[in-house]
Amino acid sequence: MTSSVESSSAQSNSHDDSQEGFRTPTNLTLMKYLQELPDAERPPNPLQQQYHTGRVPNSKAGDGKPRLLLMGQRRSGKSSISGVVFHKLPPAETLYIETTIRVKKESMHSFMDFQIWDFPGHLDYFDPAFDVDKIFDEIGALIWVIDAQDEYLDAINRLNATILNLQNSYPNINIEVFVHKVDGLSEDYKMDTFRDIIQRVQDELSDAGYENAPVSFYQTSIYDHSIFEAFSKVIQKLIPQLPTLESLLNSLCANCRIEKAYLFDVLSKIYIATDTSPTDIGSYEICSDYIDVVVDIGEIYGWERPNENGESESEIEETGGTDCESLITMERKGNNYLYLKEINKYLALVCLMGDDSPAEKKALIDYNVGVFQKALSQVFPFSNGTNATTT
Ligand SMILES: Nc1nc2c(ncn2[C@@H]2O[C@H](COP(=O)(O)OP(=O)(O)OP(=O)(O)O)[C@@H](O)[C@H]2O)c(=O)[nH]1
Repeated sequence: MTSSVESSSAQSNSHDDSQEGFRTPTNLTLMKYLQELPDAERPPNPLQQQYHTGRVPNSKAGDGKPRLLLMGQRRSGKSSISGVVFHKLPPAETLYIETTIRVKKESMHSFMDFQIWDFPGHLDYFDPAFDVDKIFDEIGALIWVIDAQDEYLDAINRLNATILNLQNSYPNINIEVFVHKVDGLSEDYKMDTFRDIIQRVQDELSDAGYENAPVSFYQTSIYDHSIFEAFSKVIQKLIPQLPTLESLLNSLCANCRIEKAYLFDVLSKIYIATDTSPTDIGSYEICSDYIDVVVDIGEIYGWERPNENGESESEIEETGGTDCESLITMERKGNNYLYLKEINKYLALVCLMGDDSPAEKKALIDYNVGVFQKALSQVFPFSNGTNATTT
């Protein structure tokens, strides 16, 4: 924005120069440079947006839809995770999920399009009958689910075999290990199991000559928010603009004295970015529960939103703003406040305000959130689907 303003004023100056006859070679070069400046900002062949791990992309097909593969032993909880996170399945109902027999592929259309592939536990992916390239091409992350309540040595062996098999052809795949079902374990046993699994995986991989494998570990359960937190971190690695989003949130927090700000995908309650101050699961839980409240109220009192380009003029007049907005101020224990604003049909900004009531400085917050929203639309290409649905 700024540079185009500068360049247009520079162009008018150069016009004045030519009228006054100061067409020296230096002036001509400068004029040419300034005239070409606006084009220089837009590459002639804009690259198709690619979501990848931030390292070398594995993409060959290049359809820009990263894949999340859910793998692991039978009954480790893969289908339950997918159901709870992406289909709002109540955790208790996962007891009735039947064993997966075929690979289940689902496309998620949200702030970014991606696919979830749920693999049956018994499948040997490296059997010659399977086209390995088809499975691991375009992969965003491989999520390996280990049942922490069960005997896990076999699971670790299979995980390591998979990592070693993939090492040559796909060395940049992010391997995310969910040490799952930790809800049933005591605090001590949970930590011991977690450490033991990390140690075994790392030792076996380095014994096999693979040092510094890109493996991350998370403790998860579908019965609390840990599965959403873990998924948030997995998804964040697929967003190349993450550092920009974080610094935008940082400056929003600094300008409005916000304690913690999350940018949520409303549908899945995955947060796609937060400011860089320390995160604790407690504040994530509050914000995510708050989204549930707003979504429920929105279902009763909501209205048809104007689209992203601000079209549908009558809607705008009716609601008095160009953005679809849902703004609630709520007091929680300890005199802290929460602020939520819908950024678009997929994303919502949720802020923990500390002790300052946002009602007293609403104008300041609204202004800064408006700036944030504009900056976000420039750095983050939102998908234009009509509905945030899963298929
Ligand atoms: N306690 C506890 N149980 C869970 C959790 N997640 C899943 N389960 C249970 O684990 C069982 C197996 O879950 P599934 O989702 O069917 O497992 P799967 O990995 O898809 O199994 P396959 O389809 O056979 O590969 C179900 O009874 C779930 O209720 C969890 O976080 N904690």
